[in-house]
Amino acid sequence: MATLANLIDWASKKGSTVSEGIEFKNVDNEGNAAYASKDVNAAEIKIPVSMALKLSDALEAFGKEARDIPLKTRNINALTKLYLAYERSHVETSPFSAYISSLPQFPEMKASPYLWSPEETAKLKGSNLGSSLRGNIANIVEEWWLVISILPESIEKPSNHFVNMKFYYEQKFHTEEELHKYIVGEGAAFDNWTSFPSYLWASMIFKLRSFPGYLLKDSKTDPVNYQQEDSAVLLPVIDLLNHSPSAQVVWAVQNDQFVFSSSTPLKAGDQLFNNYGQKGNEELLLAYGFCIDNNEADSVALKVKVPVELLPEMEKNGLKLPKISDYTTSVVKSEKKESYDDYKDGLLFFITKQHVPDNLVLLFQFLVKSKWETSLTLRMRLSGLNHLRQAVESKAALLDYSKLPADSSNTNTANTRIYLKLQKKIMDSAVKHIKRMEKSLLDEQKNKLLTLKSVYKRDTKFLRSLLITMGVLTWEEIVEKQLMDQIWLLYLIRCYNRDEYIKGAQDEEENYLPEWIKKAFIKMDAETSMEPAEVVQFRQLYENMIIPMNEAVPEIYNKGKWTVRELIVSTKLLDTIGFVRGKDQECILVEQ
Ligand SMILES: C[S@@+](CC[C@H](N)C(=O)[O-])C[C@H]1O[C@@H](n2cnc3c(N)ncnc32)[C@H](O)[C@@H]1O
Repeated sequence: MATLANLIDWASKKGSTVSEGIEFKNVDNEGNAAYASKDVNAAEIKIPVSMALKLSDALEAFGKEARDIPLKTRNINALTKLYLAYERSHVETSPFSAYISSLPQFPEMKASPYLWSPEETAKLKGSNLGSSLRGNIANIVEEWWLVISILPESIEKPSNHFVNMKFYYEQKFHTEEELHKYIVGEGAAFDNWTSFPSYLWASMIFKLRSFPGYLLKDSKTDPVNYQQEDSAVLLPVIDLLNHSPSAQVVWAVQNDQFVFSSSTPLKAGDQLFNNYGQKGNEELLLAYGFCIDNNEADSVALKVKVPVELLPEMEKNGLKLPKISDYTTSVVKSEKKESYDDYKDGLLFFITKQHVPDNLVLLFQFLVKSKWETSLTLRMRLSGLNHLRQAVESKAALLDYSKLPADSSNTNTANTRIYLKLQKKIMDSAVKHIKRMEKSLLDEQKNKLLTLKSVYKRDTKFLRSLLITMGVLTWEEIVEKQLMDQIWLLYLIRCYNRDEYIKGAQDEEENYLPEWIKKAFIKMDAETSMEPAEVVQFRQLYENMIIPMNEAVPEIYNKGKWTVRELIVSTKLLDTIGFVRGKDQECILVEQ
């Protein structure tokens, strides 16, 4: 009997029922799915809880010596996955024989990037999935290694058990090709149930088909406490349903039966869908091997590394640290409180087409805080936005799907294209969003900002001095010769010396030299202790820049103090009161 028919037959003998008018079919190139054979208003599929493959089955099969294993593993489902691999090794006599025979196998599960060839994974380059794939596999290796290392003696192992364990030490030195070849080849060997590829196969089945274990919490037949976070169960037959993000479905346990119900009305020929939840393309591709074009639930994950010692201060200033529970859809909320240590690999944020999280913006704004700034200042707000925009822009620039043909017959290539294209689109729209935020802040606060262009318009004496000494007159020349920073340094010292130029109302031009810059300069001067190494470092610049000016335009550069010290203070001040933006890397000063 064909595998699907065999499965349905086994399930119905076990007591599962399917609404009239719903049939399971295997359609060429599309796999198994359920369809309506007539108009159906609401559909139901019920399976007895005893039919589910779950931790209690693993505990029963492996015996009481295995009882503590789930608590010692890195993943609560490790033992259940190993049990699935074990049952597959003697599928003919397994209580789940019909089910396991119907499950996809290596190498035909190649839609998931775990089984892609190195040429195919190379196309993911620059994306989150591309950079995390090998790390994801390494995590599964560690999870596998731990669980097989603590298997009790009483469980009989396959003949290759110790060779399998040798793989653990060797895999770290494997090239992508070697690893791929080993996984795909060895994964098809059913009898070798403690091998890594067998465990990976079981892990992929769990990713592809499992349901949250807590759904069975009201069942009487199952003695295991499923409240535990992340525990998972396999529900034969129900897991044949494909995914639609708009399907209206309910999952429940009633009278020791798992009940799937859909309230989406179906016409004859329509497919009956499950709803796997709001999943982005990254998760869909890795777990299920497909992507949804224009997926409304898609997002881009942005991991920001922050020294953990800065986090308490940032939290005090209103930053809300992202919590795992903020972005998982688990019904059972974890009681576990995150500790700062949980963030040592970085803080994870999700941007969508419509939304850039406020806390991500705030984080970037705090990351640019200078020692003068005790709370969120205008400079931090602008500089942070600018840094965030650049971070998103450079991440987007890493993605290139232009060489992947839109009509590729290779579904993996086609899915890569859909994935990358939408990731880029989301990042492009986030950049636009951040630019709008920058623009409105700049417009709203423009009287607090000082650009070099505006200094140029007002301070013609200064402008002329630069023509004489540096040979630049226009803004374009300054940008081209990359003199912006040097000119700002001079200007800050000029502001510091402002009282030397202003002797009366007639010194109109110098009256524009902002008093707040002078005050900030004095404050920075008081806080600056010069290191001898710094003096040596700045000496050259001083001699090349200030000394010639001092002689050529004494009415500016020979009034007040123009020593190496002022040059050093000016440099520190520019970093503290300025921020850089735009493609010209224009430095703008923000009034403190
Ligand atoms: C839980 S299984 C469903 C049963 C599966 N169709 C089979 O043949 O065994 C999930 C798999 O079904 C396929 N699938 C589910 N929903 C899909 C969708 N909306 N578009 C494309 N493939 C889908 C993917 O191959 C996915 O890995």
